[in-house]
Amino acid sequence: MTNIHPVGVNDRHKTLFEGLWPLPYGVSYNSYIIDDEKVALVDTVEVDFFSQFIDNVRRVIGDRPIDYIIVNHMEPDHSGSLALIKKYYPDAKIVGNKKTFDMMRGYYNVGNEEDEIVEVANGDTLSLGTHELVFTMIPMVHWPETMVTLDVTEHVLFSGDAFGCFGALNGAFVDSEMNCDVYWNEMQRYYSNIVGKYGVPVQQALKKLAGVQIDYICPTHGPIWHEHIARVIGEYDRMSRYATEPGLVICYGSMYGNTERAAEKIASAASRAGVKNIVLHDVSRENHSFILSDIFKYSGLILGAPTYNNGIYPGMEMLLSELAGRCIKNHYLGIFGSFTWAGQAVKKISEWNEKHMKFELVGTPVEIKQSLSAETEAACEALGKAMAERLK
Ligand SMILES: Cc1cc2nc3c(=O)[nH]c(=O)nc-3n(C[C@H](O)[C@H](O)[C@H](O)COP(=O)(O)O)c2cc1C
Repeated sequence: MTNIHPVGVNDRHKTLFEGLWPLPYGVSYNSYIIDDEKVALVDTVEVDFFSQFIDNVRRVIGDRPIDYIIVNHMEPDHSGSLALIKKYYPDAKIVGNKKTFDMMRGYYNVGNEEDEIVEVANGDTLSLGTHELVFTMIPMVHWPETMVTLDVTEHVLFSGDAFGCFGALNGAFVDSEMNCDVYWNEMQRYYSNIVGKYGVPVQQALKKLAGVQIDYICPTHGPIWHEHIARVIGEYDRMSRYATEPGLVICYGSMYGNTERAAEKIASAASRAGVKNIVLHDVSRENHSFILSDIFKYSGLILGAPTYNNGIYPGMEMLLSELAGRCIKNHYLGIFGSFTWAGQAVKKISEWNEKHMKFELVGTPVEIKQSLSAETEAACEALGKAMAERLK
């Protein structure tokens, strides 16, 4: 990539992205300068990082002005610096689509004047001199206004949040110059939690980009993809098709250990029956982003919860709602639960499945009264074994 320069920033301060998802490796907010006869800035960064951002921009263009600010995505971690950058470069024209500007005016009171915006539609082009840009709308990946910008001169795709991942950048920008191990899991977790609901629009976007020559993908989070483009597109294709691999995730809530003991029995039976990929998650202790990421990956899911105030234990109730909100498909489901005087958890998890998920039910749901008995222990083992058989 000649004359395309990363000017984004790393955020190693934030503990929870969107107030929800932990960032053990940080996150980057990527922005790019295309330095041509006309200078274009592609997306900006979260406003807290503005001083570093403007410094990065000036190191590239010095005293030259920015001609265009291209806004692929309006989420504030990328659009947050718009109002300030416009103060520094008041003559820059903002490039976006119809939906972009409605959000921009509402968030920042920017883009009100007709002569400061360039409204583009699908397939529209913009010339910067040598670099020719084409805009493609990819609505609902993962907001309504999302679009991508393709530099057809250098075959560079500025993809917004698509193909992005958690994980700050540690020196290098391009995948071929770094060890990418950490980013693959973080891509799965980013996708599962943030984009996961929108499998159909992601598939539509991938179809629009099929056959297009792309030598570099410049997303708004994580590395620039060059060496691993095929793998990255493959990962997004797999995840958006809700494709799974054989493996079992057992999620449970437990106050006094009885439901947890049942989860352990189920896991050991599944393991003895040959399942190698088994993950147990305590819904109260673990951040759900890791749980959702594993559920996206593996085809087997067994959920267990205590009955709580005539309903489901809160941590599990939250997980059920998160799963329903992500339209996850292609799973086998097992159910267990516990109670002391009148069981509700198993019934309510079954109702949730019938109403929202329609996963294939495997084995017989197990209801444990107070603590495991010889009978319920055998039922847990049968459930683990039945799931193992189904995963073969
Ligand atoms: C706040 C609270 C509410 C509960 N509500 C119910 C209930 O409505 N019906 C019931 O049968 N058991 C109820 N229980 C009992 C739990 O379901 C029981 O302790 C639990 O299933 C045992 O599993 P655990 O050892 O894994 O926590 C309640 C327990 C607590 C602490």
